[in-house]
Amino acid sequence: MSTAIIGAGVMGETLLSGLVRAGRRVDQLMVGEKRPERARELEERYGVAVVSNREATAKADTVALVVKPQDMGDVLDEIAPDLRAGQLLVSLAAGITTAYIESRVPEGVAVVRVMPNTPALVDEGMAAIAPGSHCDDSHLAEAESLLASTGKVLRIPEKQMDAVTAISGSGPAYIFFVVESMIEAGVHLGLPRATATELVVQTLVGSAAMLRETGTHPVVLREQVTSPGGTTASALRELEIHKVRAAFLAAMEAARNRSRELAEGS
Ligand SMILES: NC(=O)C1=CN([C@@H]2O[C@H](COP(=O)(O)OP(=O)(O)OC[C@H]3O[C@@H](n4cnc5c(N)ncnc54)[C@H](OP(=O)(O)O)[C@@H]3O)[C@@H](O)[C@H]2O)C=CC1
Ligand SMILES: O=C(O)[C@@H]1CCC=N1
Repeated sequence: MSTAIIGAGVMGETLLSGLVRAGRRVDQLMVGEKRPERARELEERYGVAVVSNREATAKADTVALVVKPQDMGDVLDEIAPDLRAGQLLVSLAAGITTAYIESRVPEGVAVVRVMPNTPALVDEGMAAIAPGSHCDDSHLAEAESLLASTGKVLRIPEKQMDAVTAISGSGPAYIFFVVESMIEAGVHLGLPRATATELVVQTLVGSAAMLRETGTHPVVLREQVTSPGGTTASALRELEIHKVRAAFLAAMEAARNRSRELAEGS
């Protein structure tokens, strides 16, 4: 099965590199990319053919759209003449609905909406997938296998996609923000930057492994760290005073709302 990736920016290259690592034959992969220097870079790095969007669409069994939501309308108009019924079109764009895509492509093209995230770059991605109206199980399974090469995949109803975008799609950025803040705090407390970075990164990796491997609720894990009258309780009180929990809720509502706006084309 040949796969074309249209839009080889951060997420498109993440998908491409994952497919290559997973052992997909490079002669079964194509990239649609309009900038010549970027095309050369991808050809050199992966040995993959970089062709026009129309050629990629005409030749591939599966087309993955990884352009910005704002560019989606133009790209769909460009490739629509080359799409055919039964072909699989996978969109990784935030906000863009399967109904919108289906309204711009020939009848019978199977559309799957995906929300991936960047940890796919290290095969620890979290992707959610939702079928459009012309999808059968084989289409969904093919989309699942594309994403499974770089991490976990969850099948969800499309109505959950904006919330998923806010949680796991944008999620790595919130975690990096917390890490960055903790490193700065360490430096403020007098630690060398390299020491602070090593402490924070390993603390994050260890905490994530505990969550995954023990399956214990995060509240219980937090309570285990919080000795009565100790340091952690003092720190957590400050986080509550500064309304960090409320800030996370507001942030993720804003991301969910932005995903809905992108669907409206703004
Ligand atoms: N980054 C992330 O963490 C995630 C991103 N996504 C989704 O992935 C999509 C891409 O995001 P991201 O990778 O961050 O953005 P980028 O800007 O890095 O990538 C978009 C790419 O699309 C290219 N492009 C634009 N127009 C065309 C066209 N007509 N034909 C071919 N290529 C084109 C751009 O090229 P040029 O630069 O030359 O314009 C660029 O390389 C978005 O829809 C986003 O919602 C989803 C989940 C996570
Ligand atoms: O910020 C964005 O819009 C994209 C979608 C999810 C993560 N990055």
